[in-house]
Amino acid sequence: MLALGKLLELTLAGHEPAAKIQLTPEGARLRWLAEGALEITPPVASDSGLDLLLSAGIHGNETAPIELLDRLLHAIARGELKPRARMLFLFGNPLAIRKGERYLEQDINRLFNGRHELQVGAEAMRACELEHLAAGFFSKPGRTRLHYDLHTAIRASKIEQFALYPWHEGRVRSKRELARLNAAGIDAVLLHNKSSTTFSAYTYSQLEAEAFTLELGKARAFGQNQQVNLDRLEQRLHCIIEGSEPDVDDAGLDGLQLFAVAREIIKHSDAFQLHLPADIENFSELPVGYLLAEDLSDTRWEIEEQGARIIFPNPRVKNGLRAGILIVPVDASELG
Ligand SMILES: O=C(O)CCC(=O)N[C@@H](CCC(=O)O)C(=O)O
Ligand SMILES: [Zn+2]
Repeated sequence: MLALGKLLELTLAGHEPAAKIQLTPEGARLRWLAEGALEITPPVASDSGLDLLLSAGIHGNETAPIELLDRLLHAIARGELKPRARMLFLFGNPLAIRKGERYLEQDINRLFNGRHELQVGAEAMRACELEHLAAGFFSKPGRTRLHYDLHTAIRASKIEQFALYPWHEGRVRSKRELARLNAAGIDAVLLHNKSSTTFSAYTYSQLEAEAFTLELGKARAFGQNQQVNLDRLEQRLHCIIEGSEPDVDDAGLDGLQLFAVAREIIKHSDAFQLHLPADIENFSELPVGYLLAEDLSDTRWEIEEQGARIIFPNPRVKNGLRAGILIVPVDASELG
């Protein structure tokens, strides 16, 4: 196997490879760009015209997606998977991955879309570097741009595998991309309704990629991801990479559940209290009238929306950050 296929090993060890460029026997070029960053260029004659960015480890303890990218890279470096797409593999937060932590000082997924410029520290610098790597990768005109930022969630979920679709003024949601996700085993998509500071929001709004955060199960340590079944996503990625994907069309949305953000719950102070059981699952329904949270100055978050559900409830985030999202079901007409 080509040594650059061992990007995860290099990243875990903090090693810079001596040889930065290697070729597979079929002529695909692997190029190490920076820590945790590898570009793959297919031979010109077989290039499908797709630029595919796959990132994982933006949160360092979310290891199942890191293992998935590692398997894909090994397959490419062994010549078993023959890329026809240009690709960029990124392991987002190497420092946190090495420690098995979500982040060290700052959550990188709150530092994109330029927010890193207002911060100091290693994670702000890494967010800046990731933006540059993604911008360089998606700079070629006339190509199709797709970014999947792969995550796992802190808690269990009533819907195990779901996607979050960023928002940008004037952009129309792609039904074809939703059908593709459906075919990849994603059961639900949450439509954001404002800009944000996540990696997928950056590539969607600034780099004109189709971009999604994918939540693929519950976060566990390396080697303990047997319960996270990534088979359908992995098969679909093989097809996308090899340019052999069965047709997906707008009609393929059957069974895909859609939700929209109703409200983001922001923690303003140390007095913030979230009134939910510690083991509540993502997508749990909350009845109208339920007192969800309280904060300073008599701030009360009471459920007003019919069919509201909670995702990512987390009272331990830093003040000023999102401590949960209230979502409501919507139908496909909301896609525009
Ligand atoms: O499980 C949790 O509480 C958080 C899971 C997580 O990291 N989710 C992403 C979602 C990003 C998005 O909104 O696209 C995050 O919060 O960064
Ligand atoms: Zn995450």
